[in-house]
Amino acid sequence: MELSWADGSFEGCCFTLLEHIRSPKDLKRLNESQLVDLAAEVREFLVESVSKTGGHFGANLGVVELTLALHKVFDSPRDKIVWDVGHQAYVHKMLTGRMDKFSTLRKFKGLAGFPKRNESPHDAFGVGHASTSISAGLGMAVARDLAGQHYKVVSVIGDGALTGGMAMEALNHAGEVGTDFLVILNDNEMSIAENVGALSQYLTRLRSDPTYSRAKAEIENAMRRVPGIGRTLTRTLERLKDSMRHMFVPGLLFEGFGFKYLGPVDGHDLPSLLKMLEDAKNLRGPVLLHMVTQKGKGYASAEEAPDKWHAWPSSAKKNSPPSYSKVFGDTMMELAEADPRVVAVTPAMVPGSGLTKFRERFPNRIYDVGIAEQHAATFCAGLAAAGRKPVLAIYSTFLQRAYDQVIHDICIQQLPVVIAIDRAGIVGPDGETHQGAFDMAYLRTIPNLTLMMPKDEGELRHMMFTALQQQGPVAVRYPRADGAGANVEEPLHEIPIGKSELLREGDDLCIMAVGPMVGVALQAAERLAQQGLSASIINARYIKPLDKETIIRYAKVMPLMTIEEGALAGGFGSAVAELLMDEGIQTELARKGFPDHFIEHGTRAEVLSEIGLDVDHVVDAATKLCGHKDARQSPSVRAWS
Ligand SMILES: Cc1ncc(C[n+]2csc(CCOP(=O)(O)OP(=O)(O)O)c2C)c(N)n1
Ligand SMILES: CC(=O)[C@@H](O)[C@H](O)COP(=O)(O)O
Ligand SMILES: [Mg+2]
Repeated sequence: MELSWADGSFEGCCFTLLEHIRSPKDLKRLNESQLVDLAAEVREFLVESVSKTGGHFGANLGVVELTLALHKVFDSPRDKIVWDVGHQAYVHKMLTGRMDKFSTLRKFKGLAGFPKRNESPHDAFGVGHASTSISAGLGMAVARDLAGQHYKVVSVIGDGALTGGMAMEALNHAGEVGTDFLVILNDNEMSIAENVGALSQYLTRLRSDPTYSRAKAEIENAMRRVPGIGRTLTRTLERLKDSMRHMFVPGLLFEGFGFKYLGPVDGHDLPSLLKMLEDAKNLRGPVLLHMVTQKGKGYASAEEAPDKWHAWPSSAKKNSPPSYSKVFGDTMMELAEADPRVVAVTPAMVPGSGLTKFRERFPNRIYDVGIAEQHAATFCAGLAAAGRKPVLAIYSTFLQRAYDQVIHDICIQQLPVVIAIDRAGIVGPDGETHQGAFDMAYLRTIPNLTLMMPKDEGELRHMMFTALQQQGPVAVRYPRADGAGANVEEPLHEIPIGKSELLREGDDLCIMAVGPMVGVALQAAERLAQQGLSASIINARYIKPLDKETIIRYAKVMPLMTIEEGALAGGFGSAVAELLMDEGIQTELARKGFPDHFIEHGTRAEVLSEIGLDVDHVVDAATKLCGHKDARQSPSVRAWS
């Protein structure tokens, strides 16, 4: 029987073992050699499937053997398997009864790209952000002990995710708690790009010098056998050993955290993995199994260039970043040419942030700090305090990790840090854990911070220039999207702080739009004009400070609508509503933005439509708003999401 999707079959693929795997129980019936064969079928399925749907790729190929071994040795969902980041959990999903849904991977209303508790009992913990697995796993292990239960808990964390401070906090706590808990470190020397930092170098030494401890034992034994002086020599060796110990003894760092260190083991050698996991399963206390794998294993292009195959390259753009990110990167180079104080800082997202060319051009003025957003923010504060002009390039969703650092280290001290917030708004297939939903709400409340969003890539250039002219902290947010483009020849100029931009005159209503919603508003205005309604369209530009004078002027004479790609609660529309209330201005206000629920995956267009941020919904809301004016209804503030 050929394995096939609802909407098509896999031409010529033969999954004689895989097609019979509907749950881990089916896997447990297979012997070692069948599991090795199954690994080949899983890899073939991944290539066939992800090449069609897109999604994360290299990391999944790297954990095929591990995932098979985990579901062979442990008993999910009774035993808990917790994935870090979760981009490498496709094999786990395949083995836990979701293979026939893979044609819907990361599609609207389809299979999520990350583990989700409400998708399967085998998904012990939802994830998408890095460095959470050890904390979550430890929590489950402690809960188990408190309940007098005895299931196993396994957290799988990559070497990239291990650079996240949260992971260190959890290791520290686990070592103190001392409960039975297995952490598997999947070390492939890669984050999205090559892994960075001293920890990565330490792991490299562990990988390359596992024999140190055996050599030390042999030397000691040989020394002891030397008549007369052997004992003195051994004592000397002991002293020498302790001074060297901190360099080479495998796993000393982890043993320092109270973990038994096992490894490094070959993460693609299924038989030895099975044995190692069986051993580890029966050890008491915290255990760390250091596994060495190859990101992209089994697919030549991905093995050769694992950074380019972190996700399946989208055919249209062949790995180039979205247009706003590209323009950001190009503008950064322009700004760095003009001002030697400008430096770029990114938490492990060089390619995604559009900084690859910047790194080639200015290798000494860019810092990839690893998956360490909190450190990145305060590192920027330190750079600014000492006279540099740091630009923190960070995704909206990951900036959430550094909220206190933005307040405590950057804004209270009014340090001139530019926070370039990429992926602000709907990101699409990455779904709930990655939507850039909250930054306007959580940044708007911080004193001393300026917050702006361009209507297109051209305005982004000028906003970056404007931001770097300021003496205090400025955040510029922009979407994972291709906008109207940029005239890169236009000389950079400052945009007056707190000033919006009138794009279209009309006297029936005023739509104040933020970022790409300006384009939606302009299209809606064309449609409204055909209905005899004339709308003023304003490019808000600034979420903070508000253009109070303009808002008040329009609110006094016509109904207002605000549109933003961000949470309604606390966003730009809320700021406008607060202003009108504070000024005692009675008018109709309709606010459009993200509703009060997490927004699942799909394409940007599908999701924006689903939440009412497309032209049709804006036209409907505007018509309703104007209708209210004719009906002489009492002025009020309404929110239509
Ligand atoms: C807090 C946070 N920052 C950044 C990211 C983006 N990100 C996703 S995967 C990844 C690299 C993860 O490396 P590793 O844990 O070694 O997994 P591998 O892909 O090598 O298997 C990064 C930086 C994220 N998911 N979460
Ligand atoms: C898993 C993860 O967090 C990253 O791989 C993220 O999916 C990258 O997002 P972009 O594709 O928007 O760069
Ligand atoms: Mg890695």
